[in-house]
Amino acid sequence: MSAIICRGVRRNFGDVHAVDGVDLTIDEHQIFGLLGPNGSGKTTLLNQLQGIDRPTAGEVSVLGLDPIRDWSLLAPRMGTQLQEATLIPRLTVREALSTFASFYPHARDVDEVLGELGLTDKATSRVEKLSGGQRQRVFIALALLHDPELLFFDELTSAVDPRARHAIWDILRNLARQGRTIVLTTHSMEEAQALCDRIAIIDAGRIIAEGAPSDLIAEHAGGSRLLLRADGVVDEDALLDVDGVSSVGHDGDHLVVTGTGQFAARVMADLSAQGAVVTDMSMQEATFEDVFLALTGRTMREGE
Ligand SMILES: Nc1ncnc2c1ncn2[C@@H]1O[C@H](COP(=O)(O)OP(=O)(O)OP(=O)(O)O)[C@@H](O)[C@H]1O
Repeated sequence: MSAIICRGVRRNFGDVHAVDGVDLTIDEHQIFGLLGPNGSGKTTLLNQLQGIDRPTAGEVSVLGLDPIRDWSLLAPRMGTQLQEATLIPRLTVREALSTFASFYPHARDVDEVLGELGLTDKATSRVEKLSGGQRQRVFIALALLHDPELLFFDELTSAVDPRARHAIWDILRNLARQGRTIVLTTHSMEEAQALCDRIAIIDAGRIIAEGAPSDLIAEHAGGSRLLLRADGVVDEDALLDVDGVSSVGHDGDHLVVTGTGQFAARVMADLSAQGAVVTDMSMQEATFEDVFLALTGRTMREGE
């Protein structure tokens, strides 16, 4: 069943089309990622789904309800990531959770939630003393206190180190296995690829691709990527016509060509025919980075 349906959702801020006509269906019991560069509209769209902000146009249905009109019915069923400022630094972790638990008529047992998040040994630590990863786990714990079926997280792991990030991924996978639906924003390709069941790639307020990560890679990025540097003028449009090539773009000072089969040898031959001298080359398996490159002609880091 669908947890979320968006039809023609738009959100304008003056002349800025932050969300520019989004149609989207998110099924239950999965981890769904909104992936896109800074400023692409992820947070604005997430705010429409949570009933925090009203769309300029279009319709949003969450668990069959309207997130603004039916907010009082939806709030007990949705878990939202609180802002950093809502945590009082001098409270202990258990005190912070108990405080928020007291707002709910049927809150879960705080120690049970602490255990689920691997925070039992931090229960008496002050929030201000926690590491970035532990703090994010407290935010997940706070969102779980009323046992919601749908969870929203905005850039949950962007400021934590890789180990803590992997621990958080395990927690989110576990929450999805319990039958919860998780919608998150990220600008990490790695996170999208490793964690999400399905992804919508957002660019300039529009969804430019949607699907399972492996399907998106197969569909848009082919099998491999060829990275190279070349002296001389390269006719990139001509490379796009080479048999097996799916995209041509740039990553820093490298030219990146993705494709399938024996495309690399043919690209090298084409470059040679163009008179370009290849000074450096390597081959890699295609990643999500290549999906974005294939769809937009640029890397997600460009312009950030
Ligand atoms: N309240 C607002 N008033 C005016 N413009 C806004 C407002 N909120 C967002 N925007 C603009 O809308 C666009 C999308 O912003 P949004 O924060 O949704 O992007 P994002 O993909 O979440 O970016 P980031 O990854 O940096 O958080 C940006 O151009 C932003 O400047």
